[in-house]
Amino acid sequence: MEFQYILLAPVVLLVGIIIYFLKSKSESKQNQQPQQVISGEEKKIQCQDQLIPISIYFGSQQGTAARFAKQLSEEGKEHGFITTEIDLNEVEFENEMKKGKVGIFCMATHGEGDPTDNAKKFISWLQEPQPSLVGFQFAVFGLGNRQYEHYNKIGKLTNNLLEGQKGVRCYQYGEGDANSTLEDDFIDWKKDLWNELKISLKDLIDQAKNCQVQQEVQENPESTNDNTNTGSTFKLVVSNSEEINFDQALQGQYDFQTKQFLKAKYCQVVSISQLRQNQKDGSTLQIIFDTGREGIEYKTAMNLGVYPENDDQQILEIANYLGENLDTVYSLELLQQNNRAKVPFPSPLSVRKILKHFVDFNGQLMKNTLTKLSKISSNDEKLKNQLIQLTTEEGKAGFQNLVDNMKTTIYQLIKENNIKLNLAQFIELCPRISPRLFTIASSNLKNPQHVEIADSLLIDTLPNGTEKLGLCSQYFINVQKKLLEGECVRVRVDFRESSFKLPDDPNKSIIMVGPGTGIAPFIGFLQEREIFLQSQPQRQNEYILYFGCKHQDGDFIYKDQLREFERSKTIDRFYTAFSRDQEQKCYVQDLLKRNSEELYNQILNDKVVIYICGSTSMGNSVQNLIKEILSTNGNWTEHEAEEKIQSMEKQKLLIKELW
Ligand SMILES: Cc1cc2nc3c(=O)[nH]c(=O)nc-3n(C[C@H](O)[C@H](O)[C@H](O)COP(=O)(O)O)c2cc1C
Repeated sequence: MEFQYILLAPVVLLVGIIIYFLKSKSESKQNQQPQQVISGEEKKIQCQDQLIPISIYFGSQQGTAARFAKQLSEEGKEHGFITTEIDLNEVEFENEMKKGKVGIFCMATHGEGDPTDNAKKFISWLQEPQPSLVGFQFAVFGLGNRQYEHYNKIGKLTNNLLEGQKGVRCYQYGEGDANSTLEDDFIDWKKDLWNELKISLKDLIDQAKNCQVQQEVQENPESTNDNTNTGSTFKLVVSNSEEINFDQALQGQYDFQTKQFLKAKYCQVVSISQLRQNQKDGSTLQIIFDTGREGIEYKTAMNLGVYPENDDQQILEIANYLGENLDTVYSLELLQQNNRAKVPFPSPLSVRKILKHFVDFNGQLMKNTLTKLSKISSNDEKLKNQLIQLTTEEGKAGFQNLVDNMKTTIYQLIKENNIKLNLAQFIELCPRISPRLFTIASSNLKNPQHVEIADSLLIDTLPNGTEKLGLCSQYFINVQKKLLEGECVRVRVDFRESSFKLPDDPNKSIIMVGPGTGIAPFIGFLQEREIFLQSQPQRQNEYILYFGCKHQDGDFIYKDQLREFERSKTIDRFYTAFSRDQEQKCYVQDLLKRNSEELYNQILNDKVVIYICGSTSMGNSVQNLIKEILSTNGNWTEHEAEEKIQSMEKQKLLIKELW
């Protein structure tokens, strides 16, 4: 008997091992491929709890909110959701935002507490009663900047309106401050997002268990899942075709900024010249564009978006690093079939143009970029850990040093660490180039053919003493060199509405407060008044200008033009503050304070429109001064003064454009 058992033991052991092996193999297979969509009988096994669609909507002006939405979309897929990032301008709200649907909103605030251009329609729609929103599940993250009076107004408004319309919040509201901690605030907010969604969306998930969603996925390739978060969602295939013409490329589905770029137009540059008397404290360029040639119409004090190009020398260096030839023309092919997938550039396109127009490799480093890079460099354990460490709490100081002091760019980080990646990965890693916004410094009445802007060059000094120019500053300097060499240069631009408009009532006086490049819109206003006074010399109102800079013989931009306006009485009163020309510093606020009694009476009787243009800190000081004047000269309480300011803003008697 004992002998028989001894004989059976190895057989039992062998069978056990085989069963264990088969079982663990099948389990690990399931773990590896949880969301693959297949047909027939197997479909039931594939039903995953989280497999429900989530739309990630964004309201973005310069691309940050669009970038955050993309990041959420990538992460959502890793967590098994079917996520798509969507420009709010491309949405049929009633169809998409209703019971049974889930939306996450990344909402930036612009102007003075205004929605971004692509979210304007949505916010208006949301302010009307919308029965479809009952039961719609939502979460909101707001992007703002604490320096602005209406901090994150649109994020908060979106959250409150969706709730007020009986939407169901499925994750807490969050917001971030672009003045300091925006990305950290975002990381903090989304820490528990996906796990909490799996709980709060349980009802929808239970419905999905019936595999209905699964069928939708199969029938509708739009929702096809894509797990490619570290590498590329597209591939580049060498093409023998001609490069695409940008003007014919508008039809495709593009990344947010690429779409803006393609809608913009090329405009020839007439001249670039220096506006300062000397460049000891910096440089301000006057750039004049020929709009007449392109048949473009604009209005005084509108905003001009400029799409800067990367530097040719740097493009060549990067192409070499990536092992690419600048003249190679590529077609872009999506790796997954997804009707809503966005592409970063129109194709076929040469490496030169891809790198020149669509890849912001000098952009500010973000923690998300480091996380992605760590995945790409997974073969180098040491580097991978270093990169990850920089994204953690312990690595905070190191990360700040890299970004704030060293101004390390994405390309520098890649090169210094000898990280190997291909062109497609590089494109996916870098953000798109955002337009730089300027207030137009010319009047369409005076010169409908030309548009003028003033650009104060952005120059960072690195710890080793070298100076580093911002992308747009470098671009304009390159354009200036080309013009001097006799080249014809065209720059891609678009025109945007601004809040600066002259009052309809010709009897209303205006006070213009515009130190530094904040003077730009007032040059246009004054050109317009000059024309008006020629036909109607009888004055019904006053134009009062407050300008400030450091030195009257250094950075007094538009000096001759402004003195001429003063001489011709186009400006009735012109107050100047040269902060460093005397021992005691003096700013526009100090000049306004000296005239506080007059200002109080003008405000009290709603006799003036006050325009403030320039830095947020200057704008806030001027606004605080107005409150102070109301309290001191009229004994208003703080609350009353605050209410008066709000009512002035509503009635467009106080208009600000701050940056
Ligand atoms: C011209 C301008 C106006 C802005 N106005 C506000 C504002 O009123 N309130 C606020 O909280 N943030 C304001 N911001 C900050 C933006 O909301 C913040 O920078 C955000 O990250 C931009 O996102 P985007 O790149 O997607 O447009 C303003 C930024 C700019 C450039």
